Amino acid sequence: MSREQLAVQKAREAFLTGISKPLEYRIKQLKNLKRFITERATDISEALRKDLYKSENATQMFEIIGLEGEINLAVSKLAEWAAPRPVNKNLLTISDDVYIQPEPLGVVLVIGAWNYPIAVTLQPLVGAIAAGNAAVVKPSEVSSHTAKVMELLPHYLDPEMYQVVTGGVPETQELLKQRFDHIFYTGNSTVGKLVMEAAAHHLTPVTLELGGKSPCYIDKNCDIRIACRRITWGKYMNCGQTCIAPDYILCESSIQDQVINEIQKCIQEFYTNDPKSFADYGRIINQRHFKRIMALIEGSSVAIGGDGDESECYIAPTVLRDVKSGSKVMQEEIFGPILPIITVNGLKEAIQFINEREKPLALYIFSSSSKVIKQMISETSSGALLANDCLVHFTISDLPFGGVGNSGTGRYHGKYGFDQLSHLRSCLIKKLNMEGVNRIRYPPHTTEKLRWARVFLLKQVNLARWRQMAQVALLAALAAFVVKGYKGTCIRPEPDGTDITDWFMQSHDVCSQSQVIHTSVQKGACVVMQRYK
Ligand SMILES: NC(=O)c1ccc[n+]([C@@H]2O[C@H](COP(=O)([O-])OP(=O)(O)OC[C@H]3O[C@@H](n4cnc5c(N)ncnc54)[C@H](O)[C@@H]3O)[C@@H](O)[C@H]2O)c1
Ligand SMILES: CCCCCCCCCC=O
Repeated sequence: MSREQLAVQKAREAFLTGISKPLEYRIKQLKNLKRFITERATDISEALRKDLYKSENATQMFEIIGLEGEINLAVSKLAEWAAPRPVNKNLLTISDDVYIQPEPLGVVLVIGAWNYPIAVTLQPLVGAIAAGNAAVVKPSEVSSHTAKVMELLPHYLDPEMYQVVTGGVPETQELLKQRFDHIFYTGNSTVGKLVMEAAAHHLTPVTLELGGKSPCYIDKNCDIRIACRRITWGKYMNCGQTCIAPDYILCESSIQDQVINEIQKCIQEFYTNDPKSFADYGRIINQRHFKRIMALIEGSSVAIGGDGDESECYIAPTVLRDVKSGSKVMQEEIFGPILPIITVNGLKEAIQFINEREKPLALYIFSSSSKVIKQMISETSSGALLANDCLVHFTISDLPFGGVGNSGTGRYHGKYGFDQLSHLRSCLIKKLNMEGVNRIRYPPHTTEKLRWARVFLLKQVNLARWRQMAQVALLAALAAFVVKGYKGTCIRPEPDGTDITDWFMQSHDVCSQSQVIHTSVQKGACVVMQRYK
């Protein structure tokens, strides 16, 4: 039996014991994961410095804080996320318990990427643990020092339930032959397709957190200085090796020079005149990627930077001007510190340019006009859209993080991660009495039964609204009691109401000669008070 097979087998056996069903167990594991990042902070920082030349503070800021926040959130919200979720019912099921019960899937394979190797490997694990799954974690071999630190995880987590398998492509391929209950992959789209293919063999569901070219449109009606500060930060952070980094700029030719000047100023301000010697400017992960990125510059005209040093995997912050859509740099995700500018004739052409390409992971627009922003939102599609900033949506746990089309499938962060790695089981618990109600669905299917079926099945019962109406009626009754001159209250439906409340109320006599003195917010419910004659 291979190491990979053994790891999956162990994880499955541990899962089948049911040990992860109690929430206390999951919370303990989540807290242990937090202990791992706290106690191993120095090892993690050191590894990331070696892998990507990340400074200790940058590691904390862009890898650890987010992960810590996700752990804290899962610990505090787990009871709520894992609880049964009642749903609206129809009349046929009015007396039944109808709810969604999240349940663990089983064994989840988490395949991480190298660019934020802690965040993109351990954040999915937070969702897997919270949802009660066992997991096999496969860190990227490309960030080899960080992968080594990940091998320490079983000293913190339950070593049977959570397995770490290190290795490269052969090891990942061997893992992919095994049967999992979910595969959560982060990396490029080409390998994403291989993962999906392997998963299809076992009908295993997948989450694919992929990448692609994230466009950035700068409207001429905007504060270009501010826009360029935010874009410079988003582009050159981690030396451009960020899945949601702005890949290229679209703007009108009339503002191109100003954009270049402002970016130039920001590069100097953020990274000094000598980014190569500056502690907070990163390095390309390896020489293969160094050569790939440098080759992308060929054929385009360099406005800023353009130089590199292979021995150090250093590439200067670079801007390319008047880039043609057919140029080399526009044929693949750059994933490095090269920022091409493509000129377009306004918003309409920018939208067309974006829509002619794969749906991006992120789409950025800088504009002072809410009309322009709204048009970009309504006429394009992407995993996320940010107006007037870059990257920060990654920090909001209440936003689903993920791509669409070529940039990925599925989503995570916060409750989305929990749901993504849970099975949302539909439950309906009926009692064995009230058999008479069921007659309408049993043969023979008469016209009379069909008429009743329309009522019983098509009318939605919104219990929350019924409760709200009862409260309003109670308050009104209280008011009628206190305010002299009124003799009573009743609830009256609006004539155009369409739901069951209206249907129900229409069979009741409404107060005659009444005066409406209060209308509840919800359609179909208005409280009527009658005046003394
Ligand atoms: N959407 C996101 O959250 C996110 C985050 C980070 C990176 N990314 C994307 O990831 C890409 C960069 O990462 P990468 O793909 O270079 O990372 P990578 O080379 O580390 O590959 C990712 C994982 O796939 C495995 N792998 C590689 N080749 C394989 C093969 N032939 N068969 C099976 N497994 C294989 C690796 O072992 C690794 O664990 C970029 O496109 C980036 O945009 C996306
Ligand atoms: C404060 C902004 C944090 C941004 C972190 C970006 C992580 C991206 C992961 C994909 O590469």
